[in-house]
Amino acid sequence: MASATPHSSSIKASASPNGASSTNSNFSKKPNQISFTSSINPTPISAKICNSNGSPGRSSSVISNVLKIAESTGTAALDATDLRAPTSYGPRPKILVSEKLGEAGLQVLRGFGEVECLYNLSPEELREKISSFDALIVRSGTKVTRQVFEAAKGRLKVVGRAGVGIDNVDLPAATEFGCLVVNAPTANTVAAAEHGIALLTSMARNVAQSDASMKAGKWERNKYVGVSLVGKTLAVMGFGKVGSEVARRAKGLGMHVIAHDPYAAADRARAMSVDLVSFDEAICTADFISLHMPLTPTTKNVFNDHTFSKMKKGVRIINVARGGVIDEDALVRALDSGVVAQAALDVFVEEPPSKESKLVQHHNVTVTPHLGASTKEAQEGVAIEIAEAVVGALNGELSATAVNAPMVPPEVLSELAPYVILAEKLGRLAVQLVAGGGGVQSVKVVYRSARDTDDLDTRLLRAMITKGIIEPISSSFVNLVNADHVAKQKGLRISEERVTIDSSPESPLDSIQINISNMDSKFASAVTEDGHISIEGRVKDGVPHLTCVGTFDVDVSLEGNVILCRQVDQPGMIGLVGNILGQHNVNVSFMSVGRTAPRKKAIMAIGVDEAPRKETLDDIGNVPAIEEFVFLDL
Ligand SMILES: NC(=O)c1ccc[n+]([C@@H]2O[C@H](COP(=O)([O-])OP(=O)(O)OC[C@H]3O[C@@H](n4cnc5c(N)ncnc54)[C@H](O)[C@@H]3O)[C@@H](O)[C@H]2O)c1
Ligand SMILES: O=C(O)[C@H](O)COP(=O)(O)O
Repeated sequence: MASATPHSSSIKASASPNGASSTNSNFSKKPNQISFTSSINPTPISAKICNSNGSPGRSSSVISNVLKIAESTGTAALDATDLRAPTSYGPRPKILVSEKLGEAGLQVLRGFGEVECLYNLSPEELREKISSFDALIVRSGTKVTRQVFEAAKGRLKVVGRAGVGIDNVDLPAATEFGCLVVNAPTANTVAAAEHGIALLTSMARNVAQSDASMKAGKWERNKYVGVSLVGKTLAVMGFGKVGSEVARRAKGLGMHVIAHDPYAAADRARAMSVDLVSFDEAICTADFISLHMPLTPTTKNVFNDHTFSKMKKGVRIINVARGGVIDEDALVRALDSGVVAQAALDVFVEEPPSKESKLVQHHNVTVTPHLGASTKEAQEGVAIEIAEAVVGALNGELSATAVNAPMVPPEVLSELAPYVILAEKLGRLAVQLVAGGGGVQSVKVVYRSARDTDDLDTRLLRAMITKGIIEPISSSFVNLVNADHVAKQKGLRISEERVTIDSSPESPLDSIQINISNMDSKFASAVTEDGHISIEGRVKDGVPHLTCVGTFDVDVSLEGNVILCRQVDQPGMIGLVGNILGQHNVNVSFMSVGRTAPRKKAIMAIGVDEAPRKETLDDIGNVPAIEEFVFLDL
């Protein structure tokens, strides 16, 4: 078969907007358009797609996972499950709850899947069991390590953290394994803030120590003289949800409140009459310091010998955030030297801390066993919040509390849904046009849109293009969580370009074009003059279409598989190829011809429901006017 040189121009063969002509099986010829009435409904119904051996291939699950077909209306809705996790579970996914969770949340989970509550699992036991579960729900006591994700063998799709802090979950590992992590960020805020205030006030008045003293039969009124709060300066370190609630309550106690938070908005603080100050100013001027930042590599041990030495002598410290933000040995030294007069701690580097912990045993320290979130109300709220997030994630919804994936508002998702499907299909088609399939390193995606750049979130689209490019040629599973990671691992660089067009911004996108550089194509006509394998697609009436191959305009709806043929443009070609497919019982859904000029080169794009057998493709290849052809498996 001769290989044609790339064409530099395309001459529109029809009056359709992109110049492609659609064809129809009754071969009726309309002015400017040959139409081909397909035997299947043009709206996607059930995309049963087979591999070349005729068995349902991975592509069938891709389609069914991404598309939920509303047969009654003929509309396609996005099931984002495929964006994040394989849907390998049966009708009842299995959910492991490894720490105490409120009953209301358990009920939500039981309504959806099989729930096993196995509290107090050792790390080994968790690793042994995890591969039987689709979801894991934890609080702060379960360490979800890389080994846990490895042991899950790809089954674990979502980890739900029933609370705020996700420092007990190895996020990079979760992302690499394509496992979504969601948390319940709001339901325990008030509980934590109330506990912070409880520790602040009880520390100031020696409540815990004097209680213990009385229970030991003593009456030590002079020993337990406290300090007043009114007029004292409280530094809130971390002015987020809990920090700002603590600030609000402390103001009610008559305290002067300042805060340090490098990321907090000054106007939010100002609205509460709280001054946002530098770290040093906060710790140097405060009488009380309350910690409310997350534990991150930056905040680890941020309270240490050096920072304690800068504090006002006699400062009092409250920690309901995370133990690791304080160097505990340094705090003991600061307490012994009197720089820190008292500390009230709910959280510890190691939980539970050792019985011999000098910090826990220190007479100027009040401790509680990580009780910040432990109110009935907070636990019910957290349980419902996390149960709904986990069920949503297993159902394929994009979560509003995703920690390691973009949070996409539902309205954006529903608007982008058909483009997300188009993006994946274009990725799948493009990579199949590469000679040899693999080795793609550089892909440029061009989005044409009438929308402002910041009014179009392309992360979903990029993830699905990545999925489309990588999955047909590797065993990797790609979803929204791990798309960028897998691309990087495979050495695939995807650059994106936005072209703003003068059109109605009502639809988010006009077209998506995928260009693969520096690769030979098995279909030479897909290569543009500047040497890229290039295809373009659009969404028409909610259905993804392939609209350009190389420099040829075509128009084929991407509902089944596609055959691309380049031929000398001459009468009878559509009938000839249509007949071959018909004789071999291959159902044609769509045909379109794009050509450079009448009786010159033309590309025929044929949508077929079934994957043609080798003999069918051989027969097509034997048609003398056909110069090259390729079968593309969607
Ligand atoms: N003890 C408990 O039971 C309990 C309960 C709830 C929350 N927490 C912990 O409290 C902390 C805060 O929770 P939240 O819900 O308010 O979270 P949040 O994300 O709403 O607030 C955290 C704030 O810390 C700020 N921050 C980040 N780095 C900082 C830094 N280096 N210095 C100062 N501020 C910094 C962030 O900008 C953010 O505003 C978390 O560590 C959480 O795990 C503990
Ligand atoms: O980060 C949190 O939400 C709190 O520390 C609560 O942790 P817990 O769920 O283990 O009580």
